[in-house]
Amino acid sequence: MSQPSVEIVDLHYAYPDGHSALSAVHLHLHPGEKVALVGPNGAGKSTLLLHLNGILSHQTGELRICGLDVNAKNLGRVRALVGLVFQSPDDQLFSPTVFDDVAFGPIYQGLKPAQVDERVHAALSQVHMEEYARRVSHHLSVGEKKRIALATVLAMQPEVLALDEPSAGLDPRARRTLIHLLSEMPQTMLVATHDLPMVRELFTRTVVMDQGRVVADGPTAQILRDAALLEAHGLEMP
Ligand SMILES: Nc1ncnc2c1ncn2[C@@H]1O[C@H](COP(=O)(O)OP(=O)(O)OP(=O)(O)O)[C@@H](O)[C@H]1O
Repeated sequence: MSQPSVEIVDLHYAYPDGHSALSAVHLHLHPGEKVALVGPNGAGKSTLLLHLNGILSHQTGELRICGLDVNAKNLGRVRALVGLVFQSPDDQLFSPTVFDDVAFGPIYQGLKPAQVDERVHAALSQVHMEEYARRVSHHLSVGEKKRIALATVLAMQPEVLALDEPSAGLDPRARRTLIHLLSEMPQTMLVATHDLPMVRELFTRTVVMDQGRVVADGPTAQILRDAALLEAHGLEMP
């Protein structure tokens, strides 16, 4: 079998105040796999995603992206491999215009201006926002900002997408557009979400977390059918 895109072995993490947020997390994602990460508030989903590109560093355990250890030495290469989209797009957009926000990563990667242009246009077209290039990022609506935030990471051409609640706050049409967009993307994906209908539609595999641990990992259809499991971990289908 090919090398996993994401390989997490016995990962533990406590925040600086001592709060333990991840305990003995094991997770392997194969290339191209789309996996949903669900669980109640405070389960540790965002904390886990923040580890994938080294924003947070695990205290014990192993974490590899495409075979590369996530550590200080490899941080630049890891960040080129993993596109992390934060829960709040305001944490991702900080440039005067949409173009500048999406160009930031490719410029940082050292690409020439013509290549940067190409990357920006390709990423904006992927999220159907080509005509927004000259708009002011912080004037956009939440749904528009979320699509631009996704474009900022797509412009880096990552192997792995780590998305934190991508459908939260979107109107029905924007949510549907997003689901379609994600279904078309070839990248390996780990997506934290409370949107179980989206999970059912988009992901063949679902991981359930609670209190910093993975409590279930299996085919989505099986997990969403398990009423006792859903009830025990504060999950419910609308
Ligand atoms: N900076 C921090 N310092 C201390 N504890 C933190 C910090 N950030 C998060 N936590 C705690 O870590 C635990 C996991 O939080 P995390 O944000 O990863 O959960 P989550 O599953 O993403 O929740 P949600 O569904 O509400 O987004 C929670 O108990 C939270 O209070």
